[in-house]
Amino acid sequence: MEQVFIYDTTLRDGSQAEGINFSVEDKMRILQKLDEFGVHYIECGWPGANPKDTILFERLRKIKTQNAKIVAFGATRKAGKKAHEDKQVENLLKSGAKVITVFGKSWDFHVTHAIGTTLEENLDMVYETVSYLKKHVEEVIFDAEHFFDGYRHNESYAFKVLEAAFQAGADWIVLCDTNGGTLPNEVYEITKKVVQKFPQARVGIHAHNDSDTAVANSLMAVLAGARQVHGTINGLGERTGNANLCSIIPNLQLKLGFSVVPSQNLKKLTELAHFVSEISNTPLPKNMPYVGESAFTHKAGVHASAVMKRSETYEHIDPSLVGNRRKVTVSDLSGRSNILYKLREMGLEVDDKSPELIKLLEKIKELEKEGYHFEAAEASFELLCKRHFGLVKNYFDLDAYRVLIARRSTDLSPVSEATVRLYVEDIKEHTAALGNGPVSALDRALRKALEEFYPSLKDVQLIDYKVRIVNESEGTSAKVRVLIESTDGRRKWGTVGVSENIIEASWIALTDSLVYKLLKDEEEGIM
Ligand SMILES: CC(=O)SCCNC(=O)CCNC(=O)[C@H](O)C(C)(C)COP(=O)(O)OP(=O)(O)OC[C@H]1O[C@@H](n2cnc3c(N)ncnc32)[C@H](O)[C@@H]1OP(=O)(O)O
Ligand SMILES: CC(=O)C(=O)O
Repeated sequence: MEQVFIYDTTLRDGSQAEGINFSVEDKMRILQKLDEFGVHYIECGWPGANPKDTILFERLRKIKTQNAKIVAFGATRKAGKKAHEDKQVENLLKSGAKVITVFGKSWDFHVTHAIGTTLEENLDMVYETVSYLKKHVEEVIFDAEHFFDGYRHNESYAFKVLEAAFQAGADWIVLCDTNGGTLPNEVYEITKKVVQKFPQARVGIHAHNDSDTAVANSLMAVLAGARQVHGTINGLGERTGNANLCSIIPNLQLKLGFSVVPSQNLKKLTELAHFVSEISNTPLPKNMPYVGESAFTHKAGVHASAVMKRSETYEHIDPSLVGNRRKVTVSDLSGRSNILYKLREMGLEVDDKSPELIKLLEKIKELEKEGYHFEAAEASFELLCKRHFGLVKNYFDLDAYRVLIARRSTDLSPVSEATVRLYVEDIKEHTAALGNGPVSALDRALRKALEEFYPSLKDVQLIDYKVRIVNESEGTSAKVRVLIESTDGRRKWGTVGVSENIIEASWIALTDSLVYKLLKDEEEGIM
């Protein structure tokens, strides 16, 4: 299998995405993950351009990577200077990186209008910078900025720029679609011409996603002969982003038959995508191909039914190859198969013709019609199923709850107080608590009543609370759906309640949350 080299620029081009601000520590952590994953090059930043990147390269000098080559990125020398007199070029050498990438202009319009020099001088800038750097480091990569635009406007000049870099000893010539405006067919044709014109050169592709074709463009370039692919994890990058390596890597390896990373490492792709999403504080879209939460989720009944027979019916690959997992959700679009799948996940085997199963499906559809949304509340769904089959015991019986909200003219904010009366077996508990809102008061009063009997409830925290009106047209008498997310430090779970009264909807979601915790503790033998 032929090798394609992956050049990750999450730490450089990825950091050019609006809203991203990696600290030196963030960059070190991402770098370590990328290296473990097995990318071949990691472009870490532009030494000298800002203090953080300078410090980063100082730290990088002290570490040894397992797989990846550390790359410093910068520009060709300024017009009218010698390469060795240019501080920016010197900073690249001072960084200690053994691989240096320099970008140079290959679009004549950029030469005259962005850097304001002559076409000849730009060729010298490219040649001199590459040949100077080549004397000092192991590998020099030349990024031909705006190559595809340059080719369209002045083909012969764009080729002269590549020639200058190649003659100067560049190890790789990388064709950049800097403005992201080129389409896959053009990328293929142009890359093919470059490969034919420079049969001795090693060619790479660096695509941006402005036309939403960066992944396709990168694949087409590889099919045309490019063997180094630049991109970022999750497609982070300036404007609409760079080519997404999380799609490119599995496409090259699983579909086009190239060798990219060891197959056991490919199984860590989903983890890597989520890691970068957390560190960069950019939520990963659920529908992100290969690595998103919904990438292998089946909602429609027809899909779930077929997937349970043969997963290939609605899945383009086995999700485990990229470390993702199959998921089946339950909603009003479900059939028996969705429910059977979920019951199996809970360890319950039920005959697919069982009348109880049909009743459960009808109950779910009825509740969804009333405004329940079980996709977002797996714990309430599990309780519903297990209650249906009589598998959840009565941990407590509610006698009454009451919530008071009062605000006097002298109060800065309203005061909420809740009382709860309930029975645990035959023992009556009557508690009261204050809270900074009615739901928190209710939560505190409920726990006060239960913690004496079930001490593990002390570990439960509510981490998210969302309210949504379900039937907007009814105004204030509309139903509301409350979704609560809870954690006990070991796991997270979601519960849901629906009512015309927001306090009652909250109560349902709240009690489900605590009952779920008790059920799980019991199942695990902790109680
Ligand atoms: C396509 C890409 O994504 S390339 C990478 C872009 N990344 C970044 O710009 C992020 C890091 N950049 C920076 O921190 C700053 O822009 C610096 C430190 C590099 C330069 O800062 P300044 O000296 O203040 O210049 P400024 O940012 O205003 O302008 C960029 C300069 O680079 C020059 N330049 C642009 N491309 C090249 C090139 N290929 N070769 C040489 N010089 C270049 C421009 O002509 C301009 O210089 P000028 O003002 O003398 O015309
Ligand atoms: C070099 C680079 O980032 C680009 O041309 O897009």
